[in-house]
Amino acid sequence: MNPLSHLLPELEAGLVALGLPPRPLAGQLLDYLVLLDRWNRTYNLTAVRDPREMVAKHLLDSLSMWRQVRPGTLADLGTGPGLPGIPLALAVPGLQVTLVESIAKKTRFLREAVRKLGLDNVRVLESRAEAVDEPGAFDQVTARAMDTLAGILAVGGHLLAPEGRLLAMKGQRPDAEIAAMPPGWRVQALETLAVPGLDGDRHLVTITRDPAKPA
Ligand SMILES: C[S@@+](CC[C@H](N)C(=O)[O-])C[C@H]1O[C@@H](n2cnc3c(N)ncnc32)[C@H](O)[C@@H]1O
Repeated sequence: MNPLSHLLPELEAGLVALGLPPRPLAGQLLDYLVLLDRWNRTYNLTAVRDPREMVAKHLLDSLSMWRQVRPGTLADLGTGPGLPGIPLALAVPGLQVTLVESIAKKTRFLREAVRKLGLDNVRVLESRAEAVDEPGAFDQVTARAMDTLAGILAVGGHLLAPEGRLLAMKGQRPDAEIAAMPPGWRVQALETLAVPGLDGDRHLVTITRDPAKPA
């Protein structure tokens, strides 16, 4: 029995509100949460300490972007404890996820989570994003709470396939960050996302290469 099973009703309701089928996804996400909670006590992987808070702030927040994620390859840069990469790998069929994280204690947790949860579609790279030597290998790149848009593009733009998309989650509407983006990139979409259980909107920016203004 999962020690966090009392959180199941709230998590299932949140998944339904996001348009995701709750089973078996909610159980898999709770298995991940148990591991994260356990490791967090020793390794300080996330500042959110309370598993109940993690349901909305980490799981549902990560999954609020799921409709924009397509089957194919995805690199999650600065993934920390696997966010949003692990929830997306569980929720989106046909997705191959590469978790990129430079801090060793975090990648130790990620390898353990991949092994314990049997995540065949997830691999872990202990590396700085800018040092990942796989140019153009990814259909999608995600980054949550990692850097400014310009910063993400500087360290991870090379990873995107020619038609690839960067999906960046932001708390505040990132108008100033968009204005500061380097040439060669354009905003394809800026969407407002509601996260069940969280006040305030989140923003998802989709960025592609700009063929009219190559870098
Ligand atoms: C604030 S945490 C966010 C973690 C996770 N994405 C989340 O939403 O909870 C930022 C993470 O990005 C990692 N990071 C920052 N710059 C990086 C880079 N250039 N390459 C790889 N990891 C990076 C840090 O080590 C840290 O774990």
